[in-house]
Amino acid sequence: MSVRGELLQRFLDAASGGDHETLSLMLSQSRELLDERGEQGWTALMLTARNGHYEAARVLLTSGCDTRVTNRSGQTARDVAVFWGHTHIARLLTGTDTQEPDIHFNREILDRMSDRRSDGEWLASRRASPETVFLLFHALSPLVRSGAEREEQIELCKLRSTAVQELLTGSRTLEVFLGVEKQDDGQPAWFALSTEDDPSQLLQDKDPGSFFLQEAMPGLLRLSDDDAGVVAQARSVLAWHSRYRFCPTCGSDTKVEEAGYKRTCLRAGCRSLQGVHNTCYPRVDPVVIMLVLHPDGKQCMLGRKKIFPPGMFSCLAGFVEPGETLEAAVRREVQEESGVQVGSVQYLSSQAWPMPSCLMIGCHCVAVTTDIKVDQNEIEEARWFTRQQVMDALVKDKQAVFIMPPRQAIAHYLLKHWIGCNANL
Ligand SMILES: NC(=O)c1ccc[n+]([C@@H]2O[C@H](COP(=O)([O-])OP(=O)(O)OC[C@H]3O[C@@H](n4cnc5c(N)ncnc54)[C@H](O)[C@@H]3O)[C@@H](O)[C@H]2O)c1
Ligand SMILES: [Mg+2]
Ligand SMILES: [Mg+2]
Ligand SMILES: [Mg+2]
Ligand SMILES: [Zn+2]
Repeated sequence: MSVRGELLQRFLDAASGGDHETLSLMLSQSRELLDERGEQGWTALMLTARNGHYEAARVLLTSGCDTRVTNRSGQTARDVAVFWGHTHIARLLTGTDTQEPDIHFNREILDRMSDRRSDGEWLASRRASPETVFLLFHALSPLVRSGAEREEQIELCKLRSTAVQELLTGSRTLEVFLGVEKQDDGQPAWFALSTEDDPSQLLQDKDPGSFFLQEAMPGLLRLSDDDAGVVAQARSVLAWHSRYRFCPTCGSDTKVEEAGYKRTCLRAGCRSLQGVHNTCYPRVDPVVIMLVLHPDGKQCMLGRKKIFPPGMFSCLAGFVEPGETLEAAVRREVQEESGVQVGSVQYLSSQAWPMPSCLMIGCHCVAVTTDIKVDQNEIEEARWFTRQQVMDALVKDKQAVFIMPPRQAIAHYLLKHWIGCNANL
């Protein structure tokens, strides 16, 4: 074995054994060991996760190791920690105290403070504060600029009150209070402002280099996880305003209340003014999205819509209908789209999907029949894929027979979770 190979082996052994002092010492001399893989394709972090060594994992993390690296089975160190039941390490690797996966659009950096929505005085003081952040939207698109860290990334333009003065007083601006920052002691408030005015005029001096994002998909997938979470909230509420301008009960004009979270009918005597009416509040559409597992446990079914990029297959999905449980919606949609009958259904995780305002409810379910007959109106093709084929697609192997949905979609997580559930470690 080469000297370098021996050094790496000593480093990986220290990780396996939880020897955090040796890890620190070796890193201070050769930092490049940090994300290196051994012969089995595992990094030091994965080994600490496998064996539950918290302190050793923390040393690697604080040294800046990359938590996204995957082994040959497409598993990150966090997946390994979850599989072996080391939840304290899984939490450390997620960087949060919650156990939910950190999926795009789901991160909440703001405390929504719904109790302040009707406190006009407090809102006015926040609006005037120099710390307050304003996000600008036009036709549901946020004002963004190219990201500082990576070229494909974009970031939200966070404007200050001086930059939006004329918009704040303008009658063509809609304002939504989003919340206050959780992490910052000063708790700066954030507002979304939607303007109907021509963006080219607005952009001239606001923020050089900024632009309104052209297309929500795939544009919004280029935001950082922090920004994406804020946009999920703001865009869904603004989309509701743009679609529900008039009272759904009687068609009269409405006024905006509760800092952008309510629209109240202006016609005295309207039925919507008595009792609680859900038409007055922002709407959310529940959608079930499911990975259908073969009865043999070794394959899963994926389908493709005509609009998907060539080669991409993803989980089946569909809107929950009125008067239906999630389990019934999963069984009905799978039956409609693929002709396959489903038995047990297990809920896993959800994702906000602000196009315009869906809540994706992610499930695994087990098929009881296997013959596929697709609904050609919605699905072009559906197939059973083996675990190995999913792993190849996940690590973008040359032999991969299909392309995974993007990592920002919950479909990607549902597939990854299935791979993580197997004992092939
Ligand atoms: N995040 C992800 O990974 C992911 C993956 C797949 C789909 N999605 C989202 O889920 C949504 C629903 O999936 P689908 O299109 O397969 O659903 P679907 O299978 O129920 O079929 C869509 C059709 O259902 C009808 N429909 C019923 N209720 C509706 C409602 N409330 N709003 C709009 N149309 C309704 C419409 O005719 C529509 O064309 C998609 O629009 C997409 O935005 C997200
Ligand atoms: Mg569907
Ligand atoms: Mg359908
Ligand atoms: Mg449907
Ligand atoms: Zn009305």
